[in-house]
Amino acid sequence: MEPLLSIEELTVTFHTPLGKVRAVDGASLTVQKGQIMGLIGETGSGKSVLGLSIPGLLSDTAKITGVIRFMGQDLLLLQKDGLRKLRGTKIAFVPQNPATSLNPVMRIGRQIAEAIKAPYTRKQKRAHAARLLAELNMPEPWEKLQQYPFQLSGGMKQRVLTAIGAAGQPALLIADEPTKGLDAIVRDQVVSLIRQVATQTGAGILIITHDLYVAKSLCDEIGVMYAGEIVESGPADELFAKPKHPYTSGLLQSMPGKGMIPIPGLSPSLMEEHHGCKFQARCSQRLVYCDRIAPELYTVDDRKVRCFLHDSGRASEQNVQDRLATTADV
Ligand SMILES: Nc1ncnc2c1ncn2[C@@H]1O[C@H](COP(=O)(O)OP(=O)(O)OP(=O)(O)O)[C@@H](O)[C@H]1O
Ligand code: NI
Repeated sequence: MEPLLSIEELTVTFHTPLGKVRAVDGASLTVQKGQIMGLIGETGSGKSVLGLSIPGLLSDTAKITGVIRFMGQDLLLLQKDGLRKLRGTKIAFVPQNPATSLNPVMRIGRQIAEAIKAPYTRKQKRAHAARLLAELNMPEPWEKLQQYPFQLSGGMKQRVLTAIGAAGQPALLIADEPTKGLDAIVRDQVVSLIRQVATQTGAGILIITHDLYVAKSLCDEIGVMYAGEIVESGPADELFAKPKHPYTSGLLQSMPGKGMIPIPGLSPSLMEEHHGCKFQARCSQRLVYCDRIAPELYTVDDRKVRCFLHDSGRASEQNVQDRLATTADV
């Protein structure tokens, strides 16, 4: 069956006064109907840019190449109004910043009701909006419908955004940090609403999160981003139990339950050309040629890993010599 969303070799480059910034670099991923995919990775790794590229929400300074195929359509070939139509119907994007994403002069109830496409009466839409807020653990949901964004806390606004995303029953829901700034109880409510959206409506869901607990408890599949690349992907339970890429291992060790040990060093510049693996400078398992040759994405069982440690042919000495020889003049 064709996936709901399939992204192939996506590259996003921003042209800035200081030079080109390659925020996403050859990323590929798929999301099936009813599946929840999580994107994790350090700050600046390109998660939001990847998410924003799908519904066409990047600024005009972004140059995008690759393929974004959604329900049989190549989104990069669609014109602006075609994308706008999709955003109002089949794709919902829950943005990262609740403070600037809600309309400050429109009541909460109306903002949620406008996203509901079912042929409900006004009264039914309000009831549905209140129910969504109640499911997100919002205190006094009916009263909240009457209020304006400035009357709500940051965490409440975050939940309103999630409610707006779920209200339209989209085929694809993309949520950027939907649990940011929420306490554990509210976070679990948001997680359970998102799961409900996937199981009840069959929507495919892409969640961008820093919260590895959310990624682990909510997602079916995980993509790990590093410096614009997806360095590892696969089923969430397997990836969390046995990370394959050294970067994934490092990232998981920074989880609160695992000692919170940060990975030493910094991410590489997105403005420079890279010949080798982008993680090699920070990698404790670096091989002699990792700074010169970029690893491909190797398939190991149902996982994909961009690391020579998972290249079945790497052990041969001849292979190493061949690799070094072909890059001698780089
Ligand atoms: N409009 C833009 N112009 C230039 N560079 C940009 C633009 N938008 C994003 N970037 C750069 O692209 C890179 C990736 O940013 P992105 O916001 O996708 O990271 P992220 O993984 O979502 O990080 P965080 O977890 O902090 O949200 C960053 O280096 C950022 O500075
Ligand atoms: Ni982001």
